[in-house]
Parts: sequence; C-alpha cells; structure tokens
Amino acid sequence: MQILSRESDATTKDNPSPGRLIIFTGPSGVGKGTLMRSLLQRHPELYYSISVTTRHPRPGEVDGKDYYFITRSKFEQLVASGEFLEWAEFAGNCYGTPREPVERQIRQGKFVVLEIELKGARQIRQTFPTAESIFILPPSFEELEKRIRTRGNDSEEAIARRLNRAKAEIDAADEFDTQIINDDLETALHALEAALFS
Ligand SMILES: Nc1ncnc2c1ncn2[C@@H]1O[C@H](COP(=O)(O)OP(=O)(O)OP(=O)(O)O)[C@@H](O)[C@H]1O
Ligand SMILES: Nc1nc2c(ncn2[C@@H]2O[C@H](COP(=O)(O)O)[C@@H](O)[C@H]2O)c(=O)[nH]1
Repeated sequence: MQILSRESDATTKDNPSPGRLIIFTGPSGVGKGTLMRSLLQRHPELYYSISVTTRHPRPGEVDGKDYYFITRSKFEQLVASGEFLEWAEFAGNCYGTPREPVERQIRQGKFVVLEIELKGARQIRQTFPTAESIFILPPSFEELEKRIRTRGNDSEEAIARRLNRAKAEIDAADEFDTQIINDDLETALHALEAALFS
C-alpha cells in the first residue's frame, strides 16, 4: 500500500491531493497533547487520530474524544484481528492507532497526525517510510519531571515508569526528521507550524 507519500500515485481526478502522515512523538509529559490541542484549534483541517488505550481515563478525559478506553482483552482481540496500524505497551498500558480511519483520511487527501510513543513511531516509520516525523524535547529532564508531577494524575509508580522510559525516548530524538524543544509554549507552537506548513 502506498498511500502516504506526497510523491506517490495516490493522486487521482477525484482525489487531487494525496494525504500526509505526521508522527508526533516525545517523552510523556513533554507537552505533546498541549501543543496538539493548540495546533488543532489553529488548523482545524488537520485530522487527529484518536487512539485506543487500556489506560483508565484521567479526570476530564472523554471516551471517543481523548481516547477510546477499552479493556485489555478487547484490545488483544483488536490486535489479533489486525485493526491497528501500530500498537505498543507503555508504562503498563496498551495504546494503538486504529487503522481504518487513518487510511481512509489519507486516501481522501487529508493531513493526518498521530501522537504516539517511540515504539509505535518506529513501527510506523518501517511501514510508511514517507511519513514525516517530529520529536518534542523538554528544556531539561528536571522540567519534564516537574510537568509530569504538576499534571497530577499519575501514581509515584507510574511517574517512575514514565521517567524511566523518557530517558530512552530522548536518546532516540535524532531518529526523527525534526526536533523541537518545548520550553516556551508559543515558540514551540510556531516551530511546529513551520515544520508542518513551510
Ligand atoms: N511549554 C510548556 N511550559 C510549561 N508547562 C507546559 C508546557 N507545555 C505543556 N506543559 C504542561 O505540562 C504538562 C504535561 O503536558 P501534556 O499532558 O500535554 O504532555 P504530553 O506530552 O501530552 O504527555 P503524555 O505523553 O503523557 O500524554 C501539562 O500540565 C501541561 O500544561
Ligand atoms: N504507540 C502508541 N502510543 C500512543 C498512542 N496513543 C498515545 N500514545 C502515547 O502513549 C504515551 C502515554 O500516553 P498517556 O495519555 O497515558 O499519558 C504518550 O507518549 C502517548 O503519546 C498510540 O495509539 N500508539
């Protein structure tokens, strides 16, 4: 399947502009979701892929908007039936990108964004080498820990697991086409827009 390259043959008379696939990665707590919300407000034409997870909802999270929250056994069924474009286990929970809506949006010429962790990002880059990838870095590891703690939803155990993963994820930042440091939010947002639209 070659539906993701701007140079591909996906362009047809009915679909004059082939889609783009963007992978948006970075350690937990770096501010991916915060940046993504601002980006979507400014660019409503973007299609944000809603992931499936076995994690319990945080206060304020809405099923079908933030994630599709499901049980582990249901998740395993979806894996077995090939419903995910990629999936990974992260800090004790499973996360996956539903295949069908993403492929459909790209076929329709849309600009699709996946906000996913490193293992999933690597799977997507293998499957879709033309996907564009952006890695968000924290200004420092101390600031990353502060942000995870300030968010205030995770247990000490979950925080330790996420920080532990963060080290390996930050070490992989060079694998990505673009790296952006999320220090000042507005500056990072402009850098993100420049990477995507210029
Ligand atoms: N530039 C910034 N400066 C200060 N705080 C920030 C900045 N960006 C995000 N934050 C704060 O950091 C916390 C974590 O942000 P967010 O939940 O968006 O991270 P995330 O990368 O999406 O995390 P996860 O991958 O775990 O979902 C939030 O409390 C958010 O308000
Ligand atoms: N591989 C995938 N990773 C995903 C997906 N959806 C979200 N994520 C990433 O998981 C961690 C933890 O998220 P949290 O909401 O529990 O803090 C974070 O890095 C997300 O970007 C997915 O579909 N696949």
